[in-house]
Amino acid sequence: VTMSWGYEAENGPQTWAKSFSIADGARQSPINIVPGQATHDAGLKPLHLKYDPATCLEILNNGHSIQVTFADDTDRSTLTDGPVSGKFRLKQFHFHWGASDDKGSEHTVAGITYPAELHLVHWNTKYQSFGEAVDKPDGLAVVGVFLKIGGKNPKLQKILDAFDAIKSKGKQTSFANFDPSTLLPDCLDYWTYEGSLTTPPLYESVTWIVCKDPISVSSEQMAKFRSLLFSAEGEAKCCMVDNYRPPQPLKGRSVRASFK
Ligand SMILES: NCCOCCOCCNC(=O)c1ccc(S(N)(=O)=O)cc1
Ligand SMILES: [Zn+2]
Repeated sequence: VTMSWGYEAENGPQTWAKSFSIADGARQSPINIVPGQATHDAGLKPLHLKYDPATCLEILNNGHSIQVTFADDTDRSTLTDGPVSGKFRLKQFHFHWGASDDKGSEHTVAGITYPAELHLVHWNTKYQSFGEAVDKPDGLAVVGVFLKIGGKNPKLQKILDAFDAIKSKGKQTSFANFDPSTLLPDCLDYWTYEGSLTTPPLYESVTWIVCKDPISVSSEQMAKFRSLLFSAEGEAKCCMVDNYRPPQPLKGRSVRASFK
């Protein structure tokens, strides 16, 4: 039986290059962001994120993360400006997190890890669909937001409250009227660089937009993330934790900062 990729020793990030040779490519993600080596680019525009809660469809456990998916048949939820040209539509958001508060983010900042990282995935409407855009060099734009241990984040609670219905792989449930802009930090200063999907197929199709400021999450809320399962109902239970890829070589890429 062919193995599917995951985050365990036998199918995790260190094994992905066997099936996905681009894993050792020139623009892989995530990376360690070194603020002192980022170039401030005064030409970078502020991010313009416009999200319509009515486009929120459902929340699902896909066996790698939990994902909230959006209707992307219109321009109701979009990303424009920032480092990108054109209009990108929101397709989904998901998270990566650790087994403990000392790890879990994919990007790191001067070697610092966060307990979790939110990814808001958008596709370039110069293409006909997400599926068309997903493997093009300018196909996707992903906004990354770090989660930092602090006070309880009330904006996360609606997502966490849905977890009991999607505990195991393959479960999904309707999820309506959620506004993802409530998950963004007040300040949208960002670093940007050209990278890839951080999970197989690892396509080098992502303009990464990583927010400098984190949002808060409490330790109790992190424990709720860790109660999810990689495994499907009826399979041996396997906690969904450490679903992050470690930083990859920069290979000469430059990282730009939208702020001084
Ligand atoms: N396996 C070949 C067929 O591939 C079809 C397209 O699959 C893409 C599925 N993956 C994604 O959409 C996807 C989207 C975002 C991120 S991430 N973590 O980089 O934000 C990782 C993955
Ligand atoms: Zn991700």
